[in-house]
Amino acid sequence: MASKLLRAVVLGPPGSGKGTVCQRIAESFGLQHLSSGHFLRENIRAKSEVGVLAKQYLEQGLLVPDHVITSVMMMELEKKQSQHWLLDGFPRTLVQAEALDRICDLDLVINLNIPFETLKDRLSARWIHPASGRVYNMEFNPPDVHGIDDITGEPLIQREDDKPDAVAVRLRKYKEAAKPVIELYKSRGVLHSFSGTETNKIWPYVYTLVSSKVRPVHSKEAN
Ligand SMILES: Nc1nc2c(ncn2[C@@H]2O[C@H](COP(=O)(O)OP(=O)(O)O)[C@@H](O)[C@H]2O)c(=O)[nH]1
Ligand SMILES: Nc1ncnc2c1ncn2[C@@H]1O[C@H](COP(=O)(O)OP(=O)(O)O)[C@@H](O)[C@H]1O
Repeated sequence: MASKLLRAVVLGPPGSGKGTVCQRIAESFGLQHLSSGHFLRENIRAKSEVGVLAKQYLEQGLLVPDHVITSVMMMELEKKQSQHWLLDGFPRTLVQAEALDRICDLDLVINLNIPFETLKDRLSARWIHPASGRVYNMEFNPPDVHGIDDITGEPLIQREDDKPDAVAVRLRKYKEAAKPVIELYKSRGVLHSFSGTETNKIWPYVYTLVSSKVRPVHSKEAN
């Protein structure tokens, strides 16, 4: 078992289950889950300079400029230098992948391949707790009480960019931006792709793959 710190990325279109899979990996292997979308939404809530700039892009389902998200992520990664980490939603373009290259060598890239129709259905049923980034789905993992976060009791919201018009733009944009990133990681031999319509069926394969790199926190596989 390698003792070096794990540097991993999860790629996939909106709704492919990146957040869900990252959450499970983080819990099972005790590593840091860093979501670019969550950092941006936190900045928007806090009305920070980055947040004010990013808001218009998120609302329209567009990618925020590379230099903006790259500087946000580099700052977060600097704080986590001594921990295993897993990136969710970054890099999304070749320029971002090149920026990441300058600070680390990736050990593992997990690519989630989920059919378009499945993505649309999942996103229309996604609800989030904005403060924590906890994600629910009215069919897959509903909250105990409709519209309420299980942990804090606070209200859940639907993301503006999960509305059908923004979803269509996001899915289209994802394909063109992600293609060269996927090709880059494939050519390096670090890309592992998983296809299917159910996270629970993909998860055991992802778990086995990550186990080959980091020791699980618990001895038994978490579901
Ligand atoms: N029906 C269904 N929903 C899922 C499945 N996996 C994840 N979800 C839900 O689909 C939505 C998108 O998943 P998420 O992890 O947020 O995807 P991301 O946009 O790639 O980070 C969320 O509401 C999840 O709870 C699944 O296998 N089936
Ligand atoms: N790496 C990134 N580059 C550019 N924009 C980003 C990046 N990560 C997140 N965003 C912005 O935040 C939005 C939400 O991202 P995210 O939470 O990862 O959602 P999803 O996984 O559903 O696409 C994106 O549509 C985009 O506007």
